[in-house]
Amino acid sequence: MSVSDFEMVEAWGQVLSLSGIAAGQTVTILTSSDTHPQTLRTAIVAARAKGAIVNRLDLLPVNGGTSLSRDPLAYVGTTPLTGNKAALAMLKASDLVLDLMTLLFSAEQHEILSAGGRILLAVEPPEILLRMVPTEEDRRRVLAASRVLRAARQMRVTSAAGTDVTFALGEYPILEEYGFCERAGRWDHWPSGFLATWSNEGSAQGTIVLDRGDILLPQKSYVREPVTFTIRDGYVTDIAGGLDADLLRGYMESFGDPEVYAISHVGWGLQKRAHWSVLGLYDREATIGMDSRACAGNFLWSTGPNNEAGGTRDTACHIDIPMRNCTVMLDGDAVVRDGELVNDGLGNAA
Ligand SMILES: O=c1ccc(O)c[nH]1
Repeated sequence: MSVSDFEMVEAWGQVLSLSGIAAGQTVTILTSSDTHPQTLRTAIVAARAKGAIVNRLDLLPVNGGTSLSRDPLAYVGTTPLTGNKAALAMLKASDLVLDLMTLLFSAEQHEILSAGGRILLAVEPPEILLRMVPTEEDRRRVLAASRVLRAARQMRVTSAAGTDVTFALGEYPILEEYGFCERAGRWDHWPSGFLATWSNEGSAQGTIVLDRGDILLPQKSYVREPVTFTIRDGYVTDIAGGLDADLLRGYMESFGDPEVYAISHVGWGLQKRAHWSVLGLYDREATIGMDSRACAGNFLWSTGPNNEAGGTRDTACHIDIPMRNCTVMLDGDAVVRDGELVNDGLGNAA
């Protein structure tokens, strides 16, 4: 069901308050052809109500004739900002960029953040944004879990379906996603409530078995039969299974880039307001699947780029693979056991 402008203005107000937006600051709203009109108009009202200087920067869409999917996260790296000095200058001069278009995994995003900018991505439909409006508790939970991840040197993930994979950790920063940008240099995504880091280059080893009901993004599909990934020295070397495996292999091969098989970020979900069933309740193009990425107790891994983390791999093919019923261990201690959080990320038993 739809939500009212009043509800969305209130939700944006909470996000902007948590982000510390004050009167006189500049909020630039980045839009393109697929920006949701209600998200845009309520963001403008909420930002003006904070006394901010509110700009809108509308950019032409790119990649549409190349990407096989309309999902903005399916084809990453080049964005409407690539080579667009005037637009980049405006965003770098802003105190907060509300990205209603999707800059993720782009060199330009890095440039804006390195210049002290803040970027908040928000492209899910308004009712999903409202259901998972960020809270201070989300931030506390993600930061508590991040302290555990930061100290770890190895992640091992197992499952009854046959997953047994290890990642060495420590080379890359931690991606803490709780839905608002309270300090300079931060990127975040509303809705979220999960954390991730990148596996040390070449370190991922083992087997990942997707079980029935695990999810492939941007395919937006629950796999109907197991898909087995063989992982050697940081790359997927084989994808075996039935139709889901065949279709995924064909999709990845279509990029003609061996880097698409590299392991990207790995982490787990902490958001208790996210639900696994939501993907099956939406048309494929109506959501980018953040419920499955953020769902408390998932194991989320991915393939493709690492430029988001400061690496050099900027392959355009990014596959996010959230899984249920896994056990995620950090240096031998479980943070997720059989798909359930071991604690709520705040040090209490979940
Ligand atoms: O919020 C996000 C969304 C996609 C992704 O790969 C990482 N974080």
